[in-house]
Amino acid sequence: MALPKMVVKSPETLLRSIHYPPLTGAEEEGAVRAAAHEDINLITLLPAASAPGLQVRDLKGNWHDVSCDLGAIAINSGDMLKEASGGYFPSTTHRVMNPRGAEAKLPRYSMPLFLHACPEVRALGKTYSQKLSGRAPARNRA
Ligand SMILES: O=C(O)CCC(=O)C(=O)O
Ligand SMILES: [Fe+2]
Repeated sequence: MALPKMVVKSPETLLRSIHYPPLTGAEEEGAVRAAAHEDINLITLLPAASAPGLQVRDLKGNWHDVSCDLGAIAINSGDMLKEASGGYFPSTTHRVMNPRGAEAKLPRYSMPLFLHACPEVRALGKTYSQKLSGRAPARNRA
């Protein structure tokens, strides 16, 4: 099934608006706003956040800042796309770093759109619904 058809009217697709409050100054050394992870869905669209901080890791393990220029959209591949493509598209490891200097006093807002496949989409012999069952409750899923 073509990717655009996989996501039409998917009940799992989620637009999340995230507010990262300004730092208090009491954060532990090395603390981050979001630890390195991969999203479980097909692809995630990340319109430019209000402030920098998002980083993606390349296949050699190097981290790269993601632009937050107005109008930019980053697209992360997720675990389900990795499975559906037999690993051709690895899921993007990403994290959100704590800001430094003057930016530490600013909140950060981001609004990722987590595109999920429709329940009937099959990958590796299982439907998307079967793959999701046993995972975190829907409200915690990304
Ligand atoms: O806030 C961001 O820029 C990314 C958030 C994220 O990776 C997530 O919610 O899964
Ligand atoms: Fe994420």
